[in-house]
Amino acid sequence: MVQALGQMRIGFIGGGNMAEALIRGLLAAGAAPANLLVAELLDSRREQLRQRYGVQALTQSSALLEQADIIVLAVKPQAAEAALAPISDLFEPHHCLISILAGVSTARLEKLLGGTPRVIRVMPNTPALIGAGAAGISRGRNATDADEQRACALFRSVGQVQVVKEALLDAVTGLSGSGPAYAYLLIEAMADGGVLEGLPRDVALQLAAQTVAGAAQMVLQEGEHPALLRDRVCSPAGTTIAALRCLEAAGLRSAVIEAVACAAQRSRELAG
Ligand SMILES: NC(=O)C1=CN([C@@H]2O[C@H](COP(=O)(O)OP(=O)(O)OC[C@H]3O[C@@H](n4cnc5c(N)ncnc54)[C@H](O)[C@@H]3O)[C@@H](O)[C@H]2O)C=CC1
Ligand SMILES: O=C(O)[C@@H]1CCC=N1
Repeated sequence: MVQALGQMRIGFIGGGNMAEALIRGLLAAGAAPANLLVAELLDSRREQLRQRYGVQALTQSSALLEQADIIVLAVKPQAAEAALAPISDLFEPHHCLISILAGVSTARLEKLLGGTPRVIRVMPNTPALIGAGAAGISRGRNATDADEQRACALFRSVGQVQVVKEALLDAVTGLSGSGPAYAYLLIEAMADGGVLEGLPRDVALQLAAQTVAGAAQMVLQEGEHPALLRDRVCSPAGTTIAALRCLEAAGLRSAVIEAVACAAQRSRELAG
């Protein structure tokens, strides 16, 4: 049986933006602050995490391994080697490493840890902070079915999870890992358009964000193809089809496809 979230003790190595999003999401989903530990290099960051969330914030990652079975690696890909060096000798068969690093393969992580460590790779995204995350998951060669189920349960508590082949995690990174930034750009640009047409900035921003959120909910809840939903907004000779003509002429669709591909390529480069 998969451990309930409330019983999991989870140690984060690296307490930056994505770790904080996960910590907030997990706490909101029912994790106890005492069961969440973070090893973070920066004093100021440790203090913030302690004060904001009541989690244990430590200087040494080695201390995490005494208290937690699940270790979430949340440093930048370039810092993976330095972050794993102090724990490789302490990593025991009951530990499972969940890496959220873009690009870095399970094979590389296994090699850095040495032996036959249980490793899972996850590519989450920051909306996990409000329980609206989207994550791709893939397991390394020594991880068990139970490890995968536990990782899925963990990330399902803060959003949606898709299990994919490891080779596809770069694609997940380009799409949903980096994707919130594309959506924020769209919201900002739509709000700018509203301001250009005379709306107050705050009203424009609310309308833009709610429109993107509502449109996304329609795709998720109605299960209908976005093209069909889009057609329903387009009245003949109306405003929307005039706007879509502008977006197509400006190459929005191609630009977004290219953006996902560029991010996936960057993820492959980060493999090291
Ligand atoms: N920010 C995002 O939206 C997402 C990030 N990721 C992945 O998450 C990882 C972290 O990204 P961010 O949170 O954005 O970066 P960040 O720079 O905000 O956080 C990294 C943190 O790790 C700390 N750190 C570095 N080396 C350490 C060590 N040896 N021991 C303890 N702490 C250490 C740093 O002081 C920093 O606070 C990256 O590998 C990234 O690919 C994955 C999905 C989404
Ligand atoms: O920008 C990055 O490299 C990370 C990985 C996915 C989202 N943020």
